[in-house]
Amino acid sequence: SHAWGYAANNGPDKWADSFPIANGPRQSPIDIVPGEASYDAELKPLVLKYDPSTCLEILNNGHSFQVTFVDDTDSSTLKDGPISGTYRLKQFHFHWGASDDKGSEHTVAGTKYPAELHLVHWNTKYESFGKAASQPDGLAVVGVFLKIGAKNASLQKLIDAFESIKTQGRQSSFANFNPATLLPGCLDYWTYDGSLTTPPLLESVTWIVCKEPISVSSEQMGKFRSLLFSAEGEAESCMVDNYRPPQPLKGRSVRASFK
Ligand SMILES: CCN[C@H]1CN(CCOC)S(=O)(=O)c2sc(S(N)(=O)=O)cc21
Ligand SMILES: [Zn+2]
Repeated sequence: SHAWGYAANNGPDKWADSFPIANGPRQSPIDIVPGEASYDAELKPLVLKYDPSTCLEILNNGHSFQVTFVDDTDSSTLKDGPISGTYRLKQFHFHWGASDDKGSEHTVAGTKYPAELHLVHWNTKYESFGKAASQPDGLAVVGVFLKIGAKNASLQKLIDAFESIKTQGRQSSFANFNPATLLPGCLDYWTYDGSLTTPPLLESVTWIVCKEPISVSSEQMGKFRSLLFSAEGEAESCMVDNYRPPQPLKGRSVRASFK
């Protein structure tokens, strides 16, 4: 069977063929309806502590581009918020559209943003990322929307590395990048129990979606779209529309950390 992707023949509507959990009870992303989210005064502020020296490399995995981190110590962690314990940063990546009117995975009252950042963390109560990824409380992903506006100097550092990872499978060393520079000023968030938004679609993610977007210029979005899904030597296929649409809520509640 051909590998999964975002095209008509292997995209989100076909994933259930190989990954039946695609129709499970806690799938992601979802449409977040602010008026239906319930404010929970017991939710704590997010505590994100990132160490730029744990930044390892930037790579094109054929689905997105990803920056991976050394995760053998508690140097870069997420604590508090809706979670208990310590979760370590493993990687961050993005999802985006072919045009500025779509691209995010979560939507807000039906509004699509041009892109969405995912910072992936794993629960250190499990011995490894791989073990954690299959546990209901194994992962915590912080989602940040990108909105068209001023050029973003922090995103530009990622974009400047794109020519070395244009095609699937390419990676290059990428040091001393501080992911905290990608966070919005206000860390108000919505949270709900969900899943990976790509195969294997594991239902192991506590989603933490920031209300405030960060800025990206339209020109910078154009550079995201210059990456390729395809490998060197293959027919070129632009890396765009690598987002899964919102999935049924199936009775889940979405909590807000803010009034
Ligand atoms: C392209 C493959 N993407 C996945 C790869 N990993 C899963 C590894 O399964 C054991 S992962 O845990 O790094 C994540 S997080 C994530 S999302 N969009 O929900 O934040 C997708 C993936
Ligand atoms: Zn993602």
